[in-house]
Amino acid sequence: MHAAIEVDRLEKIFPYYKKEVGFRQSVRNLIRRERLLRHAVRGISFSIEEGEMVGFLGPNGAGKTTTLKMLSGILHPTSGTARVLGHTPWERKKAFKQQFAIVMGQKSQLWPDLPAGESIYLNKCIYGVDDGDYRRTLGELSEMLDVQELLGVQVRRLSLGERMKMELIASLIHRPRLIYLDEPTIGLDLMSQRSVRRFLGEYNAAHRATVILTSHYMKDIEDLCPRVVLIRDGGLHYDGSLKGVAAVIRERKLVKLHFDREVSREELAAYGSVQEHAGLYAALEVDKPEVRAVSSQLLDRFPVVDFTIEDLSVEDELIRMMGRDPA
Ligand SMILES: Nc1ncnc2c1ncn2[C@@H]1O[C@H](COP(=O)(O)OP(=O)(O)OP(=O)(O)O)[C@@H](O)[C@H]1O
Repeated sequence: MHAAIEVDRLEKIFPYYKKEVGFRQSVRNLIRRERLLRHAVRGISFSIEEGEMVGFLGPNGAGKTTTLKMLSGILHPTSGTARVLGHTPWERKKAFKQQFAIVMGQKSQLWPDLPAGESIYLNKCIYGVDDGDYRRTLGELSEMLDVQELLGVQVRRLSLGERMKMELIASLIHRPRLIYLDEPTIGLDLMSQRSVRRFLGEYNAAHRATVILTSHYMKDIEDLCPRVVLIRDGGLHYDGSLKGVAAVIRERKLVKLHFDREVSREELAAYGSVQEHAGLYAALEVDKPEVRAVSSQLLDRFPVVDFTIEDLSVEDELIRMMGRDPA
């Protein structure tokens, strides 16, 4: 297998200027501005094999977009190297640009007043796809997504799910070997989410395209990505199999407790990692082998009125690793 992406100590520092509030400070800023540096990506290294589907996750501001912008050649890194499909992305060679696609759930590349078929045809021309390949690819993709009848309908008349399907066809018409999917199911109803997911899985299996997927919907990641890369504070926080995350969490349980008088977070912290705390309610994460002993101590020591032990879900764990609240 060949590496589609090889990233070595990639780093991006953005210079920016401190903004003061208030009139006097603003005037002072005009004369002397304080220059600050934002370390958006802190020397990350990873490699992705051709044909892999990788979930690229992290909390807001973690550095995902900055990394993907460097890997698509939109941004120059401050230091470090990246080889993407044999190219250095920020050299922006035509041969490189021909081989990848970016699909953004939040931004459309389709002309709203034209039928989607026209925007797809425009991409055919931009990428110089020959007529035979174009017809074959359009036929295959529109059949897989079940939108053959809709190619002639003005984009603004399509539902959100149908629009996303057209977006995918437009992005894949030149058969890219690498696809960055940024929130491809955002805002879609459950049926459309499911059909987009099914399509992505089938497409990857049929064409062995390398896919990097970011999504806030953990179902997308669970269904499609055997491997996840978690970015946090500009650094690599976890790189491994989704199964690995699952194995780690199978080792832990969530003990939920209701009390009839308030119990402090500090008192509970001695028994496990406090995930939630609200006076009369608390949830503690406890290592599996200790659950029995810890539970009996908790029941002895505190005025517990209700008590449950639950498995931690992969979704909860991913969200926790990303520094967000499972709620
Ligand atoms: N041009 C810029 N100048 C200064 N700081 C920037 C610039 N672009 C991004 N940043 C900062 O770099 C950090 C990483 O941003 P980035 O957009 O890569 O995060 P992200 O993981 O994609 O977040 P999100 O999930 O919100 O899209 C943030 O703190 C952001 O404010």
